[in-house]
Amino acid sequence: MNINWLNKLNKKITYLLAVSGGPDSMFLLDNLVRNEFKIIVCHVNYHKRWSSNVDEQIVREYCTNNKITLEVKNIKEEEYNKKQNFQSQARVLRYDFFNEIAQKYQVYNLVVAHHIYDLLETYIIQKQRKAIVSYYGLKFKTTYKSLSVYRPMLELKKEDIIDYLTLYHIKYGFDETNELIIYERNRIRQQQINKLTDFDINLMLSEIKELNSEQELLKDELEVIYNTIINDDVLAINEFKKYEFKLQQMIIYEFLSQYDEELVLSLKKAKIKEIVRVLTKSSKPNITICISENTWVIKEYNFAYISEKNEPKQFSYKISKINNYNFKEITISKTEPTGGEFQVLYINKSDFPLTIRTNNGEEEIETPFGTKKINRLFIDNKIPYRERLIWPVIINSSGKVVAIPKLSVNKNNISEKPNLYVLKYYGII
Ligand SMILES: Nc1ncnc2c1ncn2[C@@H]1O[C@H](COP(=O)(O)OP(=O)(O)OP(=O)(O)O)[C@@H](O)[C@H]1O
Repeated sequence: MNINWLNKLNKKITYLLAVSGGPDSMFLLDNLVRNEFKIIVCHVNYHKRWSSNVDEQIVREYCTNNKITLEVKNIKEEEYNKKQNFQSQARVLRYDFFNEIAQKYQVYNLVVAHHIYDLLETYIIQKQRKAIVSYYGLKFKTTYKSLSVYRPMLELKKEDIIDYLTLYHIKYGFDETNELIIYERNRIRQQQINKLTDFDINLMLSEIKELNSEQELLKDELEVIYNTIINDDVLAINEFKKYEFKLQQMIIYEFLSQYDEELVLSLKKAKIKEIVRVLTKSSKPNITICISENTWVIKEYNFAYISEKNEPKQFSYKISKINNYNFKEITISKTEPTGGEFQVLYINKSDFPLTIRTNNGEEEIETPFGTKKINRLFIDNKIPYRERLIWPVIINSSGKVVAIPKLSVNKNNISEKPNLYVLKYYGII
């Protein structure tokens, strides 16, 4: 067995040890004790299996015999949400407890007992789920809130662990639920991992290594270019198009993560690919891509951004008369919601009362070049989608759109104040 794994830890510092009482963590515990590491043991009793108390007893006995500090957390029935997956809840409860203990002792390094089969299982699951991953397999060091989490046993095989426990007569618990194939991990363990030969394992490990180093290179590259592509939460498509597909996927992954890290973890790779394809291939000027119940990626001409699907704020003002409508130019001041000011020309007396309200996208207006859909005018004038949703129109007494504010955007694709935009009406001009 590879005994160098212990060199990955430092004898000078104190570690919290996550010990379930199962073979892997009892192996970890015994090795650290024998080699005189400074440790504090943490155990969580989920009270979910008939053997839960037996496991706790095994950990207690070991710690008492070896004079090791032990912290135990008992999880009560009401702390579980029945509707959610038990294993992921158990994980959060466990890590939050470790985090509490870290604060109590001011010891922020935690060691867990994952071994090589855990790493391979994780990799197989990542492939099967077609999930987006920033690292394949398991990492030696990760963080959780204020904790640094170490996995020194990632090169060890289960058989070696069991041989050791047998040799030294170390008691360990048996998790009967490991035999249940209702859990994805157990199924993979039984149907795939247990059948792997050394050759298969090595092959898989080099595959993982290769994927991770590829990923690292991309990450380095990404760091350099990210700010040239994404500025103020807006992605510049022309810049984005310059890079190869894999890097584009990482850019999108990062772009979405900056917006909502949890959201991005729930996405499938196919979604990221779809976003890249739409941004680089589609010639349509405006497209929305749904990424969750409430979130969109919106492509507008040469830029893209992420937006909540919230309904835009609707508004409507009635103007029953304007004193001096004989003027060729009438100013209607308004402050909401775009903060602009209309200057409406050539509105007849009979047009009153006027209504200023948000457009519904379907309306038409008469222009010197014939009747046009307002949506078409927006598109022709490159008005960003998020602006369009609140762009006002002026409606006359018979429900016709008689004016819309100026349609133009500045070089940063921000719409200018909706000032003076007049469309010919009634043929007065
Ligand atoms: N009840 C527990 N009490 C203390 N530590 C535990 C407990 N269950 C698991 N651990 C720790 O977590 C390690 C991994 O356990 P397991 O494979 O069941 O969890 P996982 O959810 O796959 O991993 P992780 O929680 O680290 O992502 C164990 O080897 C042990 O170090």
